[in-house]
Amino acid sequence: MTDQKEIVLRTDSLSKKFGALQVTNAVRLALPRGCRYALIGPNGAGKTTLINLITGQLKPDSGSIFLGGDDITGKSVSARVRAGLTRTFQINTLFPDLTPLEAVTLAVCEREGKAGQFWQPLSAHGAAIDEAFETLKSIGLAAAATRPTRTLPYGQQRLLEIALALATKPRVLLLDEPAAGVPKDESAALFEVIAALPSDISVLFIEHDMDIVFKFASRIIVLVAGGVLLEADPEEVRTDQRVREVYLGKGHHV
Ligand SMILES: Nc1ncnc2c1ncn2[C@@H]1O[C@H](COP(=O)(O)OP(=O)(O)OP(=O)(O)O)[C@@H](O)[C@H]1O
Repeated sequence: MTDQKEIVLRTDSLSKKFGALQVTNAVRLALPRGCRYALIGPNGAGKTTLINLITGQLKPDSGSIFLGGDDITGKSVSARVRAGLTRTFQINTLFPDLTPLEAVTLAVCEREGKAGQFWQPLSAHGAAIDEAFETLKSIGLAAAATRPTRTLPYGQQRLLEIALALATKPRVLLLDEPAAGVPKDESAALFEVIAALPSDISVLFIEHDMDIVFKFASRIIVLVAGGVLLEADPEEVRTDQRVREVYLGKGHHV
């Protein structure tokens, strides 16, 4: 059904080489508003590279990226974030001594161009603090809001990464293995949170655990050797012979 919706992010013939290695090969994808898409593929298929091209961390050799109707191919990472395209921050960029409430408040202030005014009395940041708390609450982190981040269980630290990304008010959220390092029995809970994010946010996530992918993705993009092998509904991906061959003998179960 989501496919009837407005396309928020689109790439057209996106290509990238590292030396002689074609890591992204004419990738064309379209994310509808509110989607929950998974990007899967064997190790080295080019999944992270594709995310890095979309966010602007890497420059494509050719092709284009559109956010809404705007061509953002030449835009900086920060300009893309301001336009509503963001990814989760890696764990080592969290501030271990800040509380989630302080960190998300800072992110809200940053979005509003007020991060340099933190010397002002707390009362001057009331709206930012309220928004930060509401964001934490919405993803189940209210009880952890005032504890130092370094004392939080790993699963909650990964949720904080999502809260920090939400503070940028994304239209598109790219999640590169959001449950990496989280015990298997906790990763489903983390994906429940991702599934329940506001319905106008489009989500593309990379995930290796096929049980999680089939449970939470509305549609799956299969990347092989830098190119899209198949984009389809979970059931079609599960039964596709080519996908089975790609994963066969690699320890994955599709
Ligand atoms: N900066 C780089 N310079 C040269 N080669 C690179 C660079 N980054 C990635 N590669 C190579 O590009 C290919 C794709 O890497 P990428 O990390 O995008 O794959 P992936 O699908 O995300 O893999 P994984 O599932 O293992 O994380 C790999 O062969 C990798 O070794």
